[in-house]
Amino acid sequence: MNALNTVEYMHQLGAQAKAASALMARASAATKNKALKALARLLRENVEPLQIDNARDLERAVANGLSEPMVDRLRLTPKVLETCAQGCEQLAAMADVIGEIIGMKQMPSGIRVGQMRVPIGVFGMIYESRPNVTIEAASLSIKSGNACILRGGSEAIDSNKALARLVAQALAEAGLPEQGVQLVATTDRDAVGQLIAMPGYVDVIIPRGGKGLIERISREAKVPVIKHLDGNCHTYVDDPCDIAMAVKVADNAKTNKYSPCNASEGLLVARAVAAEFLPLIGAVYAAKGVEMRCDPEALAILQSVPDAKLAAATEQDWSEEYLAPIISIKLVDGVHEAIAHINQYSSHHTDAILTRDHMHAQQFLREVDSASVMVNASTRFADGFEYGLGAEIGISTDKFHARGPVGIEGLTSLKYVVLGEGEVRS
Ligand SMILES: NC(=O)C1=CN([C@@H]2O[C@H](COP(=O)(O)OP(=O)(O)OC[C@H]3O[C@@H](n4cnc5c(N)ncnc54)[C@H](OP(=O)(O)O)[C@@H]3O)[C@@H](O)[C@H]2O)C=CC1
Ligand SMILES: N[C@@H](CCC(=O)OP(=O)(O)O)C(=O)O
Repeated sequence: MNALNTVEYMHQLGAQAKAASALMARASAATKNKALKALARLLRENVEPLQIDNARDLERAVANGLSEPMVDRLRLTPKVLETCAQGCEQLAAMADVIGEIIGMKQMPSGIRVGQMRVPIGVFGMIYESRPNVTIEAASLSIKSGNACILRGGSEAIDSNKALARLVAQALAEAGLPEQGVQLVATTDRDAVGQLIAMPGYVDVIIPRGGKGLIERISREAKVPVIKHLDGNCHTYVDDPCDIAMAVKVADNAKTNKYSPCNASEGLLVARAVAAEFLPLIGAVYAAKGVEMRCDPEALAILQSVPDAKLAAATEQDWSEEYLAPIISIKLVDGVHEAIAHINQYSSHHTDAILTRDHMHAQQFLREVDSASVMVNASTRFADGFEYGLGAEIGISTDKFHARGPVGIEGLTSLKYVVLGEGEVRS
């Protein structure tokens, strides 16, 4: 930031991003792919130095008492870096959608009307302390011909600065402006306040985080926002269902990883299958140290499970996103009550039904008001890479422009193109 104050610094980033966005937008597919391949190579060449920078973040995080799932998401292991590199290569291998024209139709007047896919321009993104997101956002920004300003979580500042240097190097190698992807190199939250209030420079803000972040964005943003918010996701075990499959999926949905927004925080169980299903999943959760916050009926059934960590659920539990080895459990009459509970308490991110009943599955898909609704699958699948998008900016919990995992198309818009041969309107 040198001698600039936060306002001046953010305006400088904004002006640079705006200037870079014009060059990013007209870059050829080959140039953008060259930058992505260079970034993949640089990530592989810099595994050790990146881990040294990451170690500083990790030391601070542990000293500050960050929980294990949060420390885990901060870690840049060789495997995480390799996944990032592969992600860049996969994006490079994908077709370039920028400039494609769709739906061209001949009108009675003689003009032809279609739509061209174009970059949004400049997006600002605020996200959690997960440094691999810096690479996912940067690579998607490059491929989609946008410029971006990235503000990662403060715990990841050293890792993000190191990654941003590699992104700048990759852009320069490809002949693209280094300011095409910029990191906010301060943890001062005033910078966030500025980023969300620069309509002259920033076209859209993508906040990826919890309730505190969104409250501020909703209050202060002066540019359009695509919200990527918390995940109070549910798994509903229906009657009838394949009990063995339900145990496997409900286990994965909760315990595969605790920190992601797509982990299930609530387990709803049809009363008719509870006596059979709950002791089985209860034993799995007990073995993994997952605390179960239960309604009275579920609590009564689970008392028999050895070593189960049980507690009575409060009203607050139904709305809670734990991001931890805790799950709320409630019995319901059936699919109607499950849907009503989910629509009342879910954060409209991702919810799943485990069922053998086709009609129940269809009803769930139609009536649950969430960005992803799933049948017989783990909520952990709500992810851009898993959905075939190559990478993801995050999971939009908004209904406009982009909903669910956001990839390249979510960072573009369609403008009308009209082709004529001198026609005039009568
Ligand atoms: N829908 C999605 O795609 C995703 C959603 N999430 C959600 O993110 C949350 C977990 O991450 P967590 O780190 O706890 O999220 P936070 O909301 O605490 O932090 C996310 C980012 O927002 C910043 N931030 C938070 N509050 C403010 C504020 N008032 N003013 C300015 N900046 C702010 C943080 O900065 P600082 O570092 O300074 O705190 C950080 O950069 C969960 O709710 C999870 O579901 C996570 C990943 C994906
Ligand atoms: N789509 C991502 C979700 C990432 C996510 O939620 O991250 P975080 O909240 O930082 O653990 C995945 O499943 O990997």
